[in-house]
Amino acid sequence: MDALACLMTRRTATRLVEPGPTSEQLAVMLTAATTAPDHKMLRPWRFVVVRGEARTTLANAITAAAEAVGGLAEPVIRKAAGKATRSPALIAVIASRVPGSKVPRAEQDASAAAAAQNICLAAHAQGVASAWKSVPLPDSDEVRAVFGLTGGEELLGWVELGTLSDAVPLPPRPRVDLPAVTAELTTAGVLAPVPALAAAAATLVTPAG
Ligand SMILES: Cc1cc2nc3c(=O)[nH]c(=O)nc-3n(C[C@H](O)[C@H](O)[C@H](O)COP(=O)(O)O)c2cc1C
Repeated sequence: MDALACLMTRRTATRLVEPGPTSEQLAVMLTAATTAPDHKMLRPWRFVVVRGEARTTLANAITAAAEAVGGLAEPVIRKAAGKATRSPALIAVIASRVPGSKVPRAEQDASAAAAAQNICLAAHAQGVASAWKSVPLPDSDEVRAVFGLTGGEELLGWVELGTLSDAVPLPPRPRVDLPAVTAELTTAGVLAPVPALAAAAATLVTPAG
């Protein structure tokens, strides 16, 4: 798959089933993550792979976190914990800010987000389906501890990985109104339409439901 095809055809998986990614495929994803643009090369990110039985360890941490909240109904707790085991594997993406750096926190977090996208794209390039999802109870002591988070670190989500189930079709991706979100600055200082957008948009693959 060439790079543009990879970008244009990546979709977020609806349901992920076995087989999960191999160790070699995971290693490629993690390596690709570290090529994210990174102001002053701070490496303001960390990644934690969770798969196999370790998913139950993660689910137990989420359960403990949800119970500690107090007053949550049992099905709510079970649903939150079940997110840890709904895919064969996942990679947690941690914004690991460098304190005292002149690089603003938003830029450091942007690098971590770019790393997460690289994981999704490197998965897709290898035929692995992915879904970037929020982490349940990300600020709880229990969930922070299971990922080894320290003071200035924060979970930006996790990327679930596996094989796309054909049981749940991908929804069509709503079209983006490209002229509404793009412009080109002219010499006269006017924001004008970007040329050739329609032709580029036609290369977007939007699977019909
Ligand atoms: C930080 C982050 C967290 C997300 N969390 C969730 C989530 O918890 N549940 C969900 O359904 N989609 C979540 N999404 C959105 C999906 O990953 C996906 O981008 C969206 O459904 C659009 O699908 P597409 O990637 O196929 O265009 C999240 C996206 C980001 C960037």
